[in-house]
Amino acid sequence: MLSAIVSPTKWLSKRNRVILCFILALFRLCHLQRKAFGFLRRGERKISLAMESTLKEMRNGDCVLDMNNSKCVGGGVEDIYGEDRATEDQLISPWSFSVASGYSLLRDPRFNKGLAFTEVERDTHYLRGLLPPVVLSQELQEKRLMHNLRQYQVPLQRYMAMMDLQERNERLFYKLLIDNVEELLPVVYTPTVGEACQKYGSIFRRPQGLYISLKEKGRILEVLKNWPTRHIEVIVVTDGERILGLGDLGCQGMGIPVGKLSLYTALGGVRPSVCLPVTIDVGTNNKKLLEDEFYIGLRQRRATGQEYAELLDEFMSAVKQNYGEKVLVQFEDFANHNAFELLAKYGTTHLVFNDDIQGTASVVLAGLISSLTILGGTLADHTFLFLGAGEAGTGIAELIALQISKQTNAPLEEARKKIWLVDSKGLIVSSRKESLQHFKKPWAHEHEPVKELLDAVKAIKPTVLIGTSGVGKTFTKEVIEAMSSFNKKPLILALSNPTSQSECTAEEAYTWSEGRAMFASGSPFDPVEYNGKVFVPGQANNAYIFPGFGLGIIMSGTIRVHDDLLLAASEALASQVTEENYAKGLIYPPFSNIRKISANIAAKVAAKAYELGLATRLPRPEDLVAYAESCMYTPVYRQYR
Ligand SMILES: O=C([O-])CC(=O)C(=O)O
Ligand SMILES: [Mg+2]
Repeated sequence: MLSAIVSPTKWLSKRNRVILCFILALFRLCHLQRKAFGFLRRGERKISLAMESTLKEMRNGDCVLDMNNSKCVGGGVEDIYGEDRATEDQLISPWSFSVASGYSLLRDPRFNKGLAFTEVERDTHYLRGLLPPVVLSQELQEKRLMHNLRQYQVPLQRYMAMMDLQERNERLFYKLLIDNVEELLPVVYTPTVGEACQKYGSIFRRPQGLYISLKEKGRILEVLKNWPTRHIEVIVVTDGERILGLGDLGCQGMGIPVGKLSLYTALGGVRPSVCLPVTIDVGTNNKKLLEDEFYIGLRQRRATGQEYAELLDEFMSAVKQNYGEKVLVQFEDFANHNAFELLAKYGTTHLVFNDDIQGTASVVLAGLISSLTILGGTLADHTFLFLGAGEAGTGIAELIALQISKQTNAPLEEARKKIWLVDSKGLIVSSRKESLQHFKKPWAHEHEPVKELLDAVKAIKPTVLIGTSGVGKTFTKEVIEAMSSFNKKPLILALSNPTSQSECTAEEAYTWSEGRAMFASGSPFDPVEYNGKVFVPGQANNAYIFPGFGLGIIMSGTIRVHDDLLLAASEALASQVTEENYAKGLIYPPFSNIRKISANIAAKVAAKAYELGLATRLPRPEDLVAYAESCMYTPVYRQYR
């Protein structure tokens, strides 16, 4: 009798045993959850229950699923977890995901709405008394902040105010950036971000992004797990060795991945929660920083060779292990020698993209394609001269050559002959071949040696002059005058960043060419009045490309970057320049329309990826533009239950 009671097999039918096991499993699950939330306060537990009850309205895959019309939407009614809901393994790992309420909710930038919390939310989420009585709309908050921002005369103060906002109220930050993109791009991006990196130690408040230094060698996977979100789709990583045209800024280069990723979100609609800025700190050779008492990085000279390679290798492996195959890793502002090597090394095993080589190339090619509408002829009819033969210069040159060779069916070597490069030692010519770095060798054409840019301009007679040297003031009056002497409309692209490193200013280009130059630059310039006519300079910055390019890759589940995807992005961008833009002298569409532009770029990139068999997200959406738009993050506040 006793044994019948203690042995369930005796008194439970098979069916009831299954039910019992199920109930026990349920208890176990609840227990684990309670454990994970055990340290939370009453309100926080309540929110997690609210989350469970609204699960059906939550994200499906990458988007928030709107049950009424079954399409992806951003915003809408959400629980407090919103898009960053923890996965089961996070709940039980030592890196537990916690939910904010009350005081901590106001201090979590991902969920904070400040004075816009409604009366109901203030009650439900324990905010009573923690806020003054007024309830403001997001629009009014935006108006107030823009007003405050405009009071600052110093650009760096505006940058700091924007970073504070990003760290305080993420959705409001993106609302400001999206609605005022032309005004705020120069604040969170070039040129101000350059100055911010130079002074990053002095202005440091809250850490942004993930710092991986030599101290973390052997523990990088662990470091990745310290980041609060597990699901990452884009990483922008720098080692700080060539920040814009400002050189080695070491660990303080972090401003760049942070800035680039805020553009991924604002311009390309990639959700902020899936973006991860990373700075790899292997030291710096910048003497001034090493002696700066406020420097935030490792105080040592740069590690090179095997030590450097091993750290990068550990990082790339850890990224794949933690986030899977489909995370896009964007290399940014590495020095030439590492930039080319990393792209070649990881290009076949990882989803990698070098913004300075490939993104800049794609944006410049777009500008060249669009300028043909005014200049006439085909790309092959033009002659190109570069000042600067690093990652940007040779990257652009190679993509132009690829496009010419596709259009003319000529071999790539033949197409390259239309393109000439000048580096610090003069024109790259065949007699220099032996001593050239490998990425310069394809450009060593037959020509007698020429030392100076001006002489190279006179000898080659280019129709297009492109500056990628990172050295400012190098397109002198004589150079622009020479370009104007044999071209009716010389195309001048001064691409180096920030503004201080620009090869010439917009005003110089228009004035010295007597109003005939077509001009675009990497950093923004204001419109210029010359001889009673207003010229609007375009901004040939990779910010036109990488946000839409990345969105296209992510939404199609593309597994490798291919040159044809870059060409597709260039054509998509060029096709969006309107008659009205041309009339103002623009060869790029204005940034004010960038989200639409990015959606179109994303669609064309994804279409090409499907065509090449690189896209894994199936079935292929029929209308890729509509799909891209439906996936884009919008920063309107969500209502919390
Ligand atoms: O960040 C920018 O403005 C463009 C860029 O990639 C660079 O100059 O390195
Ligand atoms: Mg860059």
